[in-house]
Amino acid sequence: MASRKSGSLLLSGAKALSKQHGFAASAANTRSTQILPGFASPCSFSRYSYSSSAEGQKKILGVFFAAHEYAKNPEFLGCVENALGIREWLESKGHKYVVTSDKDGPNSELDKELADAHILITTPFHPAYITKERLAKAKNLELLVTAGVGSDHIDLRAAADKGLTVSEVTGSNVTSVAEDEVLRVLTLVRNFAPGWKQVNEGGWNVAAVVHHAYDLIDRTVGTVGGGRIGQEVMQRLKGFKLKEMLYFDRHSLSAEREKELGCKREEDLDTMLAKCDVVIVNTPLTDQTRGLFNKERIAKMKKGAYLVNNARGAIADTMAVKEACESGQLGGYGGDVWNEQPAGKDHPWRYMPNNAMTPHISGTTLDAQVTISPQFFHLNAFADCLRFFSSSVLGLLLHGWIFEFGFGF
Ligand SMILES: NC(=O)c1ccc[n+]([C@@H]2O[C@H](COP(=O)([O-])OP(=O)(O)OC[C@H]3O[C@@H](n4cnc5c(N)ncnc54)[C@H](O)[C@@H]3O)[C@@H](O)[C@H]2O)c1
Repeated sequence: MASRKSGSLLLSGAKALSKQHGFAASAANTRSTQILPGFASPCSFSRYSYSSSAEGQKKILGVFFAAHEYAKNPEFLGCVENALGIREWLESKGHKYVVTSDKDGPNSELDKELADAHILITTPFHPAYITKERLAKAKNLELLVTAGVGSDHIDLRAAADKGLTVSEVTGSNVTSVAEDEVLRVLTLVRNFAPGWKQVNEGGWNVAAVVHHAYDLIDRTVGTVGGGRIGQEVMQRLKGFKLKEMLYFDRHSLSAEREKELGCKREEDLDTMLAKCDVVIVNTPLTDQTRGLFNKERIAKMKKGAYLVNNARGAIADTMAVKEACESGQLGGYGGDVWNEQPAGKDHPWRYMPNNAMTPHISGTTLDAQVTISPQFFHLNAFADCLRFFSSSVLGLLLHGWIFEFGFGF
């Protein structure tokens, strides 16, 4: 299928594109979030340069998974073979672009190439764990770009301590993730997976499916995190005529936005959980959210409620989720993110009852691969973004804050 977004949006100018999609820079400490409203013009100071008037060649290292035979599809940008679709552009600017899928172990290509790379591009789908030790060996590193949303695979504190900029393509694949969350909610509530498995295995047993199948209408759904994905999913669930659509977030949405989405904010997480038939997790993985869904918190949920987590696996405690699925405290658990990726063959979430688990796929559809790629931006606008970040954010990052930027080109 032709990509919905690639054609017209790639041809559009940066001004139009950046209204929806911008780069966000992250640093380690999550105690506060500062939203800096639109920077109309990039800062003139330039420490790094990527435009045609480049100050020098940069070495850019990309880490993506290998797609092998599937890479034949030219729309499949997010793999090592197609290198995010930015090779031609980077090389035309005189930069050296090296890509690898080999990221683990002491002698990985990543370790070898990182030693003199200036920019590192990674994705959450094939997470290259950028530790303090790795950063210490990366003598030339200036910028780490996450092609996607969620940079928890990077030691953000260590990056901030080194004065490095970490940026991500905020808002890029949020629609893809929200659509997938609706899919997972329905998969669990309708008990779809066992029926699908039955027919694939030649079976036919209606009772074995419907004894645990419900409708979503008149149920209460809550999202933990009412940011970009949280709002996209609430917008989509509105059509299901829910009893209540709730959200828990540090920030309130405006009254107009709440009305538009048909949602209500809960001040207290546990109070919300006790009301929900379905809970969806849509927060980043931070010190505050790691292990948030542990045994005690899951016990505060309605018995038999469903939990969907496409945010990050480590937000839920692995064994607590497994045991809750086995005991029936959870009606089911679904998601595409795991506390370790790839998940080990013996990971309990692969085999626990009533799971709707997959590999990390929700944010990397072919459509999403266009939006997470810097190619999505007008090329020179991307260059400006990089130059802008490398200059103006750096000092602020040292304070250990998280920044989100809406670019107003
Ligand atoms: N599975 C995938 O393919 C995929 C793709 C994209 C994003 N994600 C994950 O989804 C997360 C959310 O993405 P987004 O674009 O909606 O981000 P976002 O920044 O727009 O929204 C996150 C929301 O969580 C809230 N939040 C953060 N910490 C909180 C806390 N401790 N308590 C309450 N609220 C808190 C923030 O205030 C914000 O509103 C990402 O950080 C990433 O981990 C997964």
